[in-house]
Amino acid sequence: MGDLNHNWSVDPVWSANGSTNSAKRTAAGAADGDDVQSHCENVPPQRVITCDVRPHRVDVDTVMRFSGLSVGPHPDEESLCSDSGFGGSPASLLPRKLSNASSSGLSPASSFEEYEDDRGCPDGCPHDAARSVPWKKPRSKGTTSPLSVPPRKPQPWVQVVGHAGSFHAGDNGMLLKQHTEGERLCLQRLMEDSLRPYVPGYHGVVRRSDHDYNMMDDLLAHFSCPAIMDCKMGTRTYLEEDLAKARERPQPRHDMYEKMVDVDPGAPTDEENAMQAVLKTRYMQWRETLSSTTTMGFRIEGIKMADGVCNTNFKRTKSREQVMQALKDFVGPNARIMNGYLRRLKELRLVLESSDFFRTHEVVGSSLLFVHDDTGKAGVWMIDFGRTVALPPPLTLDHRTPWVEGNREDGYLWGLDNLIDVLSDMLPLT
Ligand SMILES: Nc1ncnc2c1ncn2[C@@H]1O[C@H](COP(=O)(O)OP(=O)(O)OP(=O)(O)O)[C@@H](O)[C@H]1O
Ligand SMILES: O=P(O)(O)O[C@@H]1[C@H](O)[C@H](O)[C@@H](OP(=O)(O)O)[C@H](OP(=O)(O)O)[C@H]1O
Repeated sequence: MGDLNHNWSVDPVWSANGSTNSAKRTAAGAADGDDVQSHCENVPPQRVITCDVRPHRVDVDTVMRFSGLSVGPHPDEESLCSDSGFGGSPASLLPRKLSNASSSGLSPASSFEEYEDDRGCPDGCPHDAARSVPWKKPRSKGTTSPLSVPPRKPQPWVQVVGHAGSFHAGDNGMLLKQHTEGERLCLQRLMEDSLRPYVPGYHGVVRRSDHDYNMMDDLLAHFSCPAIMDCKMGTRTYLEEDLAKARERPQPRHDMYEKMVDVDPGAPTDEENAMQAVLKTRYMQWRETLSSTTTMGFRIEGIKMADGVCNTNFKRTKSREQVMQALKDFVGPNARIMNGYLRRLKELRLVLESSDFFRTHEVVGSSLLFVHDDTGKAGVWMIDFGRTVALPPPLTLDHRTPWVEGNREDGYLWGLDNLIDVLSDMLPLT
């Protein structure tokens, strides 16, 4: 079962069950709904590799018996937000973008459309978020008359941004993310750190269909029709080692060139235009300066509203005013939620400032996941440690000092200071 250590930033404070960078990502892990039973039955017994948090190996039946985890697709497993940003040609985005996930032809995704049509929407909560248009309304779910909807099912898990196909929703509030060893190490260490209440509970590695996954708490599990926002933290979104690799063995990427041109045809240099490719580090730096990453130390990556409307079109959301507007749209007029977020972020900042893990790791590409619902519950957690690496002792970071190559600083806390500042400014507006 999940970690029960989450502290919530709302009144009343309550607890709830509380993440891999895949080497290669495939399509989104949207799953077939009504097929799940038979699919699950077809899943052969699988090995579960646990980390030190649960230092033993068990087979999948054991896991299911004791934790209730289903290692088959979750009936409501979905990945719904799309990159509706300044595009990127569908072809260039195929390996990554959720917008393409449902058309990528992988089996869970391909049955997704059928499932959508069959599924009743619990609580009338629309989960079929827009896939290709900013702030697009979800497709019609048909009537929600109690007489016509099938029995309630658990609400589906929703992936706002990130690599398509990295996740599978599990039962009992669990989420499986494609395993990378770096993220496993971080999550494992975080379970022993003061930051534990601010990250998803981690439950080790689980093997499914020949792939390993890091098993963690689904942070949405205890919300009803949640609104979700992913904010990528820090002033730098690539590792120093990526820079070194790019110098040693440059690997210009056509897909990133295409994504760049889609947003700004004038952005590539003559040389890049000639190659029709850009280096990843160059692309990442360009993304940083286009958005608020460089100027504020964080950027909004995606938002899914409670009504299912989804927006990942924030590549050019840069100025304080633009950021504020997006945050205002996300939080709405509810001061309680805004207060809840602010309180939680301030608590997090205090804990970060004294965390051993944080002091000794370069935290790059990590996000804060904001979740609230109309009951007033609001929570923020750190997610995505796929690009978080331990520093060579005795090096430590303060996460506020500006980055110069070699100092490994990531600007995470500076970004959090700015985020708190912006939200504080907005408080009187709500
Ligand atoms: N523990 C969790 N509970 C609920 N939702 C989660 C959790 N972890 C991730 N998500 C969802 O999945 C999305 C992507 O997560 P994450 O950043 O870990 O993936 P990624 O593929 O590594 O992303 P990136 O492209 O930044 O490397 C988040 O925006 C969020 O919507
Ligand atoms: O948001 P965009 O503009 O689509 O760009 C992606 C984003 O910056 C991701 O963070 C990055 O994954 P990592 O953080 O894991 O490096 C990915 O690299 P990738 O294509 O090499 O996966 C980029 O394509």
